[in-house]
Amino acid sequence: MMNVLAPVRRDRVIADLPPCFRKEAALHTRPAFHPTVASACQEQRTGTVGFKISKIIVVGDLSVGKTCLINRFCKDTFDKNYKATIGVDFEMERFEVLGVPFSLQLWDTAGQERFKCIASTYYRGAQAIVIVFDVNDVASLEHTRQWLADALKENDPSNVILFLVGSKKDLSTPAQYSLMEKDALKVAQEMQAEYWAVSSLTGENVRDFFFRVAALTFESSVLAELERSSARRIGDTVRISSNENDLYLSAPRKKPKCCQ
Ligand SMILES: Nc1nc2c(ncn2[C@@H]2O[C@H](COP(=O)(O)OP(=O)(O)OP(=O)(O)O)[C@@H](O)[C@H]2O)c(=O)[nH]1
Ligand SMILES: [Mg+2]
Repeated sequence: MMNVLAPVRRDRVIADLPPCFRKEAALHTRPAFHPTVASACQEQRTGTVGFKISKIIVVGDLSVGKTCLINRFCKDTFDKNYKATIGVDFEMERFEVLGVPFSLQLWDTAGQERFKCIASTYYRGAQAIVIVFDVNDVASLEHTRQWLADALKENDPSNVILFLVGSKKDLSTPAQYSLMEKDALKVAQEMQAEYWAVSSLTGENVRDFFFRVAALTFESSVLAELERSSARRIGDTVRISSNENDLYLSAPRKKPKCCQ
């Protein structure tokens, strides 16, 4: 059982905004947390954010490495034998972001077709969608569009943040990898997703990726909370937006081309 009162592990404390992986496909490229968010945290005006659990769903083809990715981060383990996820599984991770407790519920879903209808009933209410493909398998990249479309059917596209994650980076040569990355960046841009490449075998980028997920989910939760509380105060909706390169947090998401 997770003890919600115990202090957060020291290696789950986020004091600065972790950087993106590729500037060409990032949710935003600001070097620090949104100033409105930073001051709200400093003044302890984050409302219910510190008590909430954010749901993150992880989807993608069978055997691309979704379970291994979550296990590398949450348990620091790696299993080379494939055991299909049946339906869904989840892990909890507690963070502290800018001094505020913040929990992620990571939902590991099944990629196998026959378990898909069970898994999809758990898609609803996600704050972030992580779509995984294998960097050595171009078909799995092509299928990410369908995974996104299915996940968005159960969620409000304007309220969810997206990550496209290439897995098993250890199995590709630098030349193969960079060839594939060109395509992956295009797909990520089209989806308005942030792109990452990881290896659960070596651990490369795994922690950095989840820290980025936690930080960006937190940032958008605080912005949403501030918007709600100011709407309550003045009886109208106030949009908190930034004029910087902030494609995803302020602009309402258009339905991506790939899921029409
Ligand atoms: N070399 C290497 N193998 C990996 C990596 N990640 C996963 N694998 C292997 O790929 C296989 C599938 O991994 P899983 O994590 O079970 O895949 P999954 O996406 O959860 O599959 P489903 O649950 O069926 O949807 C296993 O044999 C893993 O050991 C990685 O980063 N590098
Ligand atoms: Mg699995």
